[in-house]
Amino acid sequence: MSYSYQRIVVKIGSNVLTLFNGLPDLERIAHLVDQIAALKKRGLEVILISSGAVASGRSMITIPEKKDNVAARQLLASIGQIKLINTYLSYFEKHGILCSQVLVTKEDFRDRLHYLNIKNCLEILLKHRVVPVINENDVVSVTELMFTDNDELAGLVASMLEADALIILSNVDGIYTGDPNLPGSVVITDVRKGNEEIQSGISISKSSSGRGGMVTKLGMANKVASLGIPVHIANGKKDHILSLILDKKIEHTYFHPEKQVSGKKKWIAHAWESATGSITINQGAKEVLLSGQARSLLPVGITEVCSDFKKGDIIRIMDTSFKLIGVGIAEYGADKARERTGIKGHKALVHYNYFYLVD
Ligand SMILES: Nc1ncnc2c1ncn2[C@@H]1O[C@H](COP(=O)(O)OP(=O)(O)O)[C@@H](O)[C@H]1O
Ligand SMILES: N[C@@H](CCC(=O)OP(=O)(O)O)C(=O)O
Repeated sequence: MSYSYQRIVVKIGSNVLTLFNGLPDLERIAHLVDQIAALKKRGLEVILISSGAVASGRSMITIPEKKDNVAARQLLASIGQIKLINTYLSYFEKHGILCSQVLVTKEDFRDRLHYLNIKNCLEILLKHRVVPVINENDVVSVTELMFTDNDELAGLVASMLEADALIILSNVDGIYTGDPNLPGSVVITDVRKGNEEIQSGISISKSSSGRGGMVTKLGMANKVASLGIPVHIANGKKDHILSLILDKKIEHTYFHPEKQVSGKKKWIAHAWESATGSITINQGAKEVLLSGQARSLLPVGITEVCSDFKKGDIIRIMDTSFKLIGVGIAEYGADKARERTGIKGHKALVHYNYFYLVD
């Protein structure tokens, strides 16, 4: 039996789209587009996260700078992205499908308003049967504005669009028990919450053109699965990989989804690192939040409002030793929270539905 997904996010890594010599693998790109077109015929909505701008640029110009140099990356991506998107455009056109270019930075996901702007943009594209081709805007994404890599971006988009699944295509068959090049290593096919064994197998190595490596794929996949979205990691170099995954006919790594959470909670899970406000809470409040029960954070449990925030901001919730417990959306601002600190009978500062436990 096949997976009955309606909306999927597919992320394709640089190395899937490039040949050993660094030149774009046009046959592979054409074949991936054919597969996406076939899925659209089956009635699926597909959102594509495509790396490959830097790799494409590298095939067009020779520069003396080191590959991690910021200016070099900007130059290569600026040249390469236009080539990449033109390649997609011409291949999708052959199927009578429109594709679009969406370039984003981490900043576009930080506050709720920007986040909803992007979400609305992607929804309108999907409504008009367009395949969004999303990449990080490497030309303006520098240092702290950068995603760890496109796997992080793919996780964000899958959560934002409440996708039925996220498929990560790399140049390996999935996550292996050890270095994929060593003879004893095998693909881990099923990952469930609390699977510790998987972490130890992952080495820090990555492919020649990749950015984050398998470590970020694992972290992102765990997070996305914890928000209720299944994640597949498979080999994009294999022919017909997308239908083989969907029809359960190929071995790869599958992350089982946990219970679905609300759209707002999905946003908090991805955006909390940019939270500004923070509070500390006492032991009783900490136990309540960690109990797993649907209990909100009342101001009686607050011990200190450490930094300012407004109603609607994401705040960090720490214990009295400043250890982070979780994050949540503030129902009112820091001034009111200070007035109510340690006092009974006031409305919750963070509602249970808008609280996210940080591991
Ligand atoms: N345990 C592991 N299982 C699979 N791949 C691993 C593992 N440890 C390290 N890797 C490396 O991670 C690479 C994939 O990550 P990355 O280079 O970022 O790919 P992509 O460009 O597809 O994002 C593989 O080519 C492999 O060399
Ligand atoms: N945005 C960059 C890709 C960065 C990245 O995450 O690459 P990869 O690890 O191959 O998915 C580009 O288009 O070259």
